[in-house]
Amino acid sequence: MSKLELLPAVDVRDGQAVRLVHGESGTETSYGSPLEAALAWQRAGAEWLHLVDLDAAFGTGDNRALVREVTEAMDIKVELSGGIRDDATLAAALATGCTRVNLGTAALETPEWVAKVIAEHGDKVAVGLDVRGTTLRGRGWTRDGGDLYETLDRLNSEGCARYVVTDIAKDGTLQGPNLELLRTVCAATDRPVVASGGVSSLDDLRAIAELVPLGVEGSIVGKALYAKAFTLEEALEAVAK
Ligand SMILES: O=C(O)c1ccccc1NCC(=O)[C@H](O)[C@H](O)COP(=O)(O)O
Repeated sequence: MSKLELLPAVDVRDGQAVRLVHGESGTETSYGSPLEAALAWQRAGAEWLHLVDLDAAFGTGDNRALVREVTEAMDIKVELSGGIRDDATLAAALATGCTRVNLGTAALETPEWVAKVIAEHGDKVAVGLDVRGTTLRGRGWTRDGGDLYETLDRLNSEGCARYVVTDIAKDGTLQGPNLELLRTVCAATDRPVVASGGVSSLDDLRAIAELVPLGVEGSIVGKALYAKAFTLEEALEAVAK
């Protein structure tokens, strides 16, 4: 059985690394320089970085230059998310040299474009399925965007390579991941799933790792690392097989 990949998160708002609660604008706790945070996760042994431009996601500007600087400074793989919704933003994201991009809103609002991008870029594109209950949310998680399973069926048929699944109710809360949601999504797709939102402890990571045989490939970890619930070294050790 392969090990669970861990993707420490750096979410950027107004030039700062921040954590949000339920992804809501205005709930930011600041953790300083995004580059320093990213370099710290790399030094600690991360193989992936989950890098989010929250301003681009919310439509309050962007941190494009900073995101590019961070991505270029990394020797590790980078998953880039936030506000990638058209040819220009996709080209800018891919030009950073990131390993893959994560599309969210676009998968809900411009499905034809997303189908084209999936066909063109394959494994370099993941789709973020950010849900409250089974309702998808777009535009920085502020607007409803349809049913999770209908959208998943459509994306499966279009050849989407991977899904990043977030239970918004859990995100940034340290309340534990929604394991049932992950199981249900894995049952509805044969593509790898990256879990996101709510990790609070090493036991949470071990519980997500138990889902690897079902199709969970990785887990994003944000708040728990910043709150020092555990170190990244401890997390990597906990999921090493
Ligand atoms: O990813 C996005 O596009 C996004 C948009 C709006 C609000 C939040 C967004 N992402 C947040 C994350 O990806 C978190 O870093 C991740 O879910 C970690 O959650 P946690 O471990 O609970 O801090």
